Amino acid sequence: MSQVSVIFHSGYGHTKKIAEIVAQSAHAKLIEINSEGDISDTDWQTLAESDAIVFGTPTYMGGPSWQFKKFADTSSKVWFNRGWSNKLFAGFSVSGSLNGDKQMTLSYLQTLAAQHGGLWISLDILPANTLAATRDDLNNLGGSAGLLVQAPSDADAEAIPTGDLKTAEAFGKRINELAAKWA
Ligand SMILES: Cc1cc2nc3c(=O)[nH]c(=O)nc-3n(C[C@H](O)[C@H](O)[C@H](O)COP(=O)(O)O)c2cc1C
Repeated sequence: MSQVSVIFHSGYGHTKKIAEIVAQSAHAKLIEINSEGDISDTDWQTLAESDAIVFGTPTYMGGPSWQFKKFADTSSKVWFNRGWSNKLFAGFSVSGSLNGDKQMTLSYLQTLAAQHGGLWISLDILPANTLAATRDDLNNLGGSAGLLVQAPSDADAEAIPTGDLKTAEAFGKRINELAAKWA
């Protein structure tokens, strides 16, 4: 039996909604980084016991939130002992704009996984980019390195387009299947 953890920060609830969908679909434990950028000792233990770790953060000013970065910097203690070596990793980011420089955030998450000696799980869903494509389609934002989500900046998480929610669900399923193979 594999164990997956989704660790995320969310300032205003949008990333939290996506984290919940990914976690439910991946049968994962959900760990929220608090507003001070901290998680509990129990949470660190949960991460240590996980076969796959999924990183989630909003894109703020073209990168992860400072709270997520504080968590990442704190993980240097684990890094030093190679505690997460050979685990699976995946990532997602939510931003206000369709593009919004989310790729910068995903690249950061991928690099963080590589620093820890992990193996990165891609999205593996063809992009919906034809004339007929809509925001209700799977992977309509055309991601590949991870899950991209856009949340209108003047609305709460309920306004996140259906296609992005469906993509989050599919990504969680993929993570669960790969973790089961890897464990
Ligand atoms: C400080 C700050 C910086 C932001 N920077 C970006 C950005 O670089 N690109 C973008 O598209 N949206 C940006 N946004 C919008 C957020 O990414 C968007 O509202 C997102 O849904 C917030 O997720 P959350 O509710 O989980 O915090 C920014 C928002 C804040 C508060």
